[in-house]
Amino acid sequence: MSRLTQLSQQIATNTAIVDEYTQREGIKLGFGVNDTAAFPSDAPAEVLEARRIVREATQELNDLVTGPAEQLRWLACRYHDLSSLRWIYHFNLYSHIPLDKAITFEELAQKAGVDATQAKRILRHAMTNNLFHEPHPGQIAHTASSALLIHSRGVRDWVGYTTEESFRNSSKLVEATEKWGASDRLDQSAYQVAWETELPMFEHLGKDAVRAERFANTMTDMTSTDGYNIRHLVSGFEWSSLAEGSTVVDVGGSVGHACIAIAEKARGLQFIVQDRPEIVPQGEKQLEEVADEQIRSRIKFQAHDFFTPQPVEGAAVYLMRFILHDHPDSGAIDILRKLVPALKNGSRIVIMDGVMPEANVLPKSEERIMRIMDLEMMTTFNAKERERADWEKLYSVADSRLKLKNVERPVGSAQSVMEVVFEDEGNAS
Ligand SMILES: C[S@@+](CC[C@H](N)C(=O)[O-])C[C@H]1O[C@@H](n2cnc3c(N)ncnc32)[C@H](O)[C@@H]1O
Repeated sequence: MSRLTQLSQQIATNTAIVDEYTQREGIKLGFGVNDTAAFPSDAPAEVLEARRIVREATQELNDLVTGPAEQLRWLACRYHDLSSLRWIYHFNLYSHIPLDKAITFEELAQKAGVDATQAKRILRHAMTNNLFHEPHPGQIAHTASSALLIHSRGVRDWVGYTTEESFRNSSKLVEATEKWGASDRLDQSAYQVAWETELPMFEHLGKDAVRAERFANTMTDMTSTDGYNIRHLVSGFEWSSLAEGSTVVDVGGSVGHACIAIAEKARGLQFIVQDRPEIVPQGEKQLEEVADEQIRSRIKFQAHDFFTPQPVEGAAVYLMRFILHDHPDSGAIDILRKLVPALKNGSRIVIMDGVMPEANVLPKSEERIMRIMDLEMMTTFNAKERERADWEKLYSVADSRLKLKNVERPVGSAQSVMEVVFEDEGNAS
């Protein structure tokens, strides 16, 4: 049987499983303006697996029938997908198109203050990605994806951050390598070239409240994606095994989205979310919007620079999600060492970050997300997604009393939960 036939059969079999499930559950998968619901992340495992196979097999089939030269040529033109999306975001085109009816390109251009012909060309390109559609010639309307730019602050900020910032950084990777080689300094990455600054990314970002807020919202939105869903953190560690009243310190916890999710399940724990001073008020404001008082009352925010000594001593768990991967080894070791004096024998650090596999171990769609994150770390921080041996070395070099006890990658997660225990027998209480 040819590979094409194999793939087409896989697609037919697995699409039937997805279709049966979505029909049974009354879930509509479509491009219509109201079809914005995400595929349920809590669908049965066999349905999620079938969906993964369909996504991977359709991609492979498409590449195969396209052929290598044609595939490569058009791969090399994908920057236009990002630049047109950026234009749409930057000039707020989406916000001037009503959700319930189509308007002409001229009306849209007038409202947005842009040129009608240019807007039409950009939007007609975007339509080839199922973003907006033209129900009647010369009229523009929303599809599900473009409607999300209105409905979802998180998706909008994600698109804003990636197209206005990450895209810009990644386009300077070659220049950064030419300038500094394979530097591992936080202030010698593509980010510094792109923004013409000597400051590391977070220091530079912190000077602009709008950009800092957009980044924090992107991080929150990421917790809704398949690979980085916050449920993987909630299920990846036995939070309920901690004693009633125990404190969890979320170091670099942004606006508190991880603690809110854990607090929903583990209702006896207290939380301190630490972050840079400009993030703390944003987190406090967002916490006020959490309806459940039992959750709100257990979460506090604290401004803390994790390059300075940890002020909360003896907490049951210090959580670091998406922190150490932002830092080259020297910085990651420094962050851990600033934490160690606050630890007591048996204290735990729960680190949630990618643990890079060898190539071809994971399903391609899962590996791809991890490789994207690895390059994101390279361009923004000269940091990386570490392999297991890198993590073990990092902990032992930071402090020989830090022992990696458990590494768990929840099914479908692009990150692993690493449990590091501080073993200081000499000072056991
Ligand atoms: C990649 S985000 C991860 C946020 C959150 N832990 C999560 O899982 O989504 C990194 C966080 O570290 C914070 N951060 C950066 N430098 C910091 C520093 N020196 N001290 C404390 N927090 C810092 C950023 O503001 C940001 O919220």
